Amino acid sequence: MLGCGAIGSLYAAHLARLPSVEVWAVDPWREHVSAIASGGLRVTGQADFVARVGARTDAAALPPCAFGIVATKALHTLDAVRAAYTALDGAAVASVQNGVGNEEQIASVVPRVIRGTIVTAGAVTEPGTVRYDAPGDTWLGPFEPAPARPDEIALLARLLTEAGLRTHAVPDARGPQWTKVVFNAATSPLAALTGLTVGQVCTDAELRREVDRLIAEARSVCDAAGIELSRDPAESVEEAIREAYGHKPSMLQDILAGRPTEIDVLNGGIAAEGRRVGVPTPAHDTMVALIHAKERPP
Ligand SMILES: NC(=O)C1=CN([C@@H]2O[C@H](COP(=O)(O)OP(=O)(O)OC[C@H]3O[C@@H](n4cnc5c(N)ncnc54)[C@H](OP(=O)(O)O)[C@@H]3O)[C@@H](O)[C@H]2O)C=CC1
Ligand SMILES: CC(C)(CO)C(=O)C(=O)O
Repeated sequence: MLGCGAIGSLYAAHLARLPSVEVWAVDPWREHVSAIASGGLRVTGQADFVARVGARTDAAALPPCAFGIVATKALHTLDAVRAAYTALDGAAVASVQNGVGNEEQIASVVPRVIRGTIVTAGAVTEPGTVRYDAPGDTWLGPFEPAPARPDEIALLARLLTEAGLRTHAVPDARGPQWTKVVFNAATSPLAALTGLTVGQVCTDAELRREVDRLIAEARSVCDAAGIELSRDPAESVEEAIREAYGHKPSMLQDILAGRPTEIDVLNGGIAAEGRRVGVPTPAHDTMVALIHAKERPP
């Protein structure tokens, strides 16, 4: 597991419960890694258990692995995979990150890549502990230019499902990925700007108009680009209200922690695709500008 923050911790802890799977995680946060090494990785919230995970701050200390799962923020994808190259030499490597472009970066280092999308939500609450905010499906499929083998994708999907994280192996994972990108781009910046949870953003009448405007604009881009969404993003909004009302989106977690956000691979990714196909994206451009301003220290 490359990156053992909210999502890396949730996926590492679940997988480590399987007797047939040995899980190693790498993360630069020393206190978190020490807490995992000494007391295990604790999951609270939607589940309650402690898992044994091998944790390291140095990727060079990882043993050779059959799979890699990248769960850093997009900004750190390339560094994380490069540093773990020796361990991942023979591995199929999956991204479970938000946004576009992570798989391309992974494929610049390793030959077999899995395009992954997750709806699971969580947050690290203290070193060694992750709060599981909302369950959600995971989709895994080949990254077309440098695909992992179908049997590898099926095995990882089966292991995650057995571990309690329902996962679908699909022949084409672009639809689920873009559906999630549209949903994130329509909700996460509004949460990051207002400090509201995803459920609060989606149920506030004025903000919901902005959510709908961002979805409509993104859909125009997808239509022009020939990107087929796997479902109506409005359904994702309803699901988030039901399943993840109190969750602070990872973009809000970044703003609260003073970290850069993934705005450039979410709204910025939609805007870039819009430019490519000649569809203007003023609402997404505004979100990019506002979040960049918010990222800058006052
Ligand atoms: N949180 C959530 O509920 C959800 C998140 N996602 C997506 O999942 C991905 C991970 O998000 P999340 O878990 O929230 O992020 P976090 O910030 O909680 O965790 C990312 C971790 O990666 C670490 N890291 C940074 N650089 C490296 C590196 N070179 N090697 C290894 N680890 C590194 C970070 O350390 P440091 O902080 O020191 O940089 C941090 O601990 C993102 O793409 C996000 O959008 C998707 C669905 C839901
Ligand atoms: C869980 C979810 C969908 C919430 O917006 C997310 O992707 C995030 O936190 O970044």
